[in-house]
Amino acid sequence: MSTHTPQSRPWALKVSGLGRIYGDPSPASLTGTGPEHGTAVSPSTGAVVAAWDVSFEVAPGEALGIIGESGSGKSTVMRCIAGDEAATTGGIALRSVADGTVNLCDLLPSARRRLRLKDIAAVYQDPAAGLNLDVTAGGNIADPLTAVGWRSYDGIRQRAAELLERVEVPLSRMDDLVRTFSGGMRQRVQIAKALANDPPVLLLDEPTTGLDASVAAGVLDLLRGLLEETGVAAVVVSHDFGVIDMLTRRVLVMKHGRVVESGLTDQLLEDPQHPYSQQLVAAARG
Ligand SMILES: Nc1ncnc2c1ncn2[C@@H]1O[C@H](COP(=O)(O)OP(=O)(O)OP(=O)(O)O)[C@@H](O)[C@H]1O
Repeated sequence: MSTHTPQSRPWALKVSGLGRIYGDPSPASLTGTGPEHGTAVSPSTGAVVAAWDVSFEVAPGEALGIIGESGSGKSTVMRCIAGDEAATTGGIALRSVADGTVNLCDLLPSARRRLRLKDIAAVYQDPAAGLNLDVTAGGNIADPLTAVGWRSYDGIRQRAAELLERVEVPLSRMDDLVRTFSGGMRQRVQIAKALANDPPVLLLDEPTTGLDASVAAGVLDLLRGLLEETGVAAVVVSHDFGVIDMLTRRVLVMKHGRVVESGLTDQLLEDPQHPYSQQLVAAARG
């Protein structure tokens, strides 16, 4: 039996001092920004300090939440980790890449894109960002498989069927265009595609925002089960404490591009320290 707790287990994803500035990246842009100034926009340069000095580690089998209201910078952090955009500064390392010794920010865009096949997968709020709606569910899932070298038609079909079963999409829909699917079903296919190559790191950006409450509850249930059973290291970005509470063990609270508080999710929900966290928790309690 392993004696490792999630906390003592080596990280699968490590983010250190991550920053992303839109506009002039010089230090002058930082002055006058952040929660204490009530803005992420530099008064002198007009640059947006979307995220600054963000650091965290996520262990295999652990889920970390990032919460904040619209514009707080949480999606920027996620996009930088995913490689969808370049960080201005900081380090991002995956244990699966050279045992964590490479800063992904130093890789060429082509090398960065390759990591999205096996090492790091993302599920977006908008299914169209992660799926081709004019391709069948099976075809969408086949994409990442063929990209890493799967060649057998039967093998790919079998793997796609296995994944669809796992996300509870009826196999009878495997050959239907994703465009014909409901919102909840599209999200399930997006999750199946993300898991196709068993990535060690999974990023979930507002995975249930925009879905009807009952549909969202079903997708959240599915995600919770998958996070528990796959051992993936997950980062969950959401503005909704309900989602963060359901899926994550630890959480970072972001405001105006900075982390204002972090801790165990249940403790932070029970006893938020920063006034902004208190406000978010009060809003979640309705
Ligand atoms: N391409 C861009 N150019 C300029 N500013 C940007 C760009 N993308 C994001 N921003 C700004 O960066 C800040 C953080 O945006 P981000 O999308 O990370 O926020 P968020 O917390 O994820 O909000 P939301 O939930 O609305 O996506 C915002 O002020 C946003 O306007």
